[in-house]
Amino acid sequence: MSVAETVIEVRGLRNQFGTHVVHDGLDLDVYRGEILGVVGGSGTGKSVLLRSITGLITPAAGSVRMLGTEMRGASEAELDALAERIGVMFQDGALFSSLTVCENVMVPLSNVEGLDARTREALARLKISLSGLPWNAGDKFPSELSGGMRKRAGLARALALDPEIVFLDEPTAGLDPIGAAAFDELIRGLSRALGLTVFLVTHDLDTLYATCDRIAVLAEKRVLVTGTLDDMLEVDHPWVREYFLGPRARAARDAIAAGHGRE
Ligand SMILES: Nc1ncnc2c1ncn2[C@@H]1O[C@H](COP(=O)(O)OP(=O)(O)OP(=O)(O)O)[C@@H](O)[C@H]1O
Repeated sequence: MSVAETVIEVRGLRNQFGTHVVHDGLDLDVYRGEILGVVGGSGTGKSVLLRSITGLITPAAGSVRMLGTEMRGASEAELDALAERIGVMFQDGALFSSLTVCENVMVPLSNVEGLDARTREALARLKISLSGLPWNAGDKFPSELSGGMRKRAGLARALALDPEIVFLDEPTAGLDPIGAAAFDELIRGLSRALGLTVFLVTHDLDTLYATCDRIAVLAEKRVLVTGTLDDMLEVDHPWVREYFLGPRARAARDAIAAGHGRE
C-alpha cells in the first residue's frame, strides 16, 4: 500500500487577535490529491486557518510546512516560489471589478517569466473554459456575471498557475442548490482530472457529501477530529453529533444515497 504524501503539515498552531485566542495547539495534515473539507461552528477559525496556511496571516506560534517549505523563516524567494504552486479562491471570488474576467485570470500569470501577452491570454482563456464558463465570459466584467459565474471566474484565477493545492473558502455559499451542485461536481472533476489537492472550507453539508474525501472538524481552538464522513458519525462530541447526525445531515445523506444530492 502506498503511503500518502503530506503536502501540508500544521503543528502547534496558535492564532490570536489581541486577547482573543482563535487557535491553540492546532495540528493538521493534508494529503496529496485529497479533497479535505474543513468544518466547524461559526467563529471557530476556519478562514483564519486557511489564511494562516496560505501565509496571509502570520501565526503567533507553531509551524506550517507546505510542499516541503517551512513557512516561518522562509526567504522571500521561497515564499514566491511556493505562491506559484498554490491557488486561493475567496468567498466572493475577490475579483478586480475594473478588469475583465480574462484580465483577472491573467493577473497571477503576470509574474511568470517567459510568457508573452498572447500566451498569457490563451492560458487564461483555457482556465476560464476549464472552470465551466461560456467562451465569451472572459470579455465580461465581474458585475456582468451571476454569483455562480463569479465564483467560477474566481476558481479560474485560482487555477491560473496550475497549482498543486487549491484553497476554497465557502465555494458554494450564496449559490442556489442547482448552481451549488454543479460547482461541487466541477471541484470533484477538476481534482480528479488534475490530481489537485483541495482544502475546502464549507458549511455546506451537501458539498461535504458530494466532494470530500476527508473532513477536519474545528472546535475548542484546534482540529478536534479528522476522518471520513462515516468516521464523523461515530464521534461523541455535541457539535459533531448535532452537525453530522442532525436533520439536515440526514437529508443530505439520504439524497446522496438515493443518487440525487440537493433535491
Ligand atoms: N483580522 C482580524 N482581527 C480580529 N479578529 C479576527 C480577524 N480575523 C478573524 N478574527 C476573529 O477570529 C475568529 C475566527 O474567524 P473566522 O473568520 O476564521 O471564523 P470562521 O470559522 O471562518 O467563521 P464563519 O463560519 O462564520 O465564516 C472570529 O471570532 C473573528 O472575529
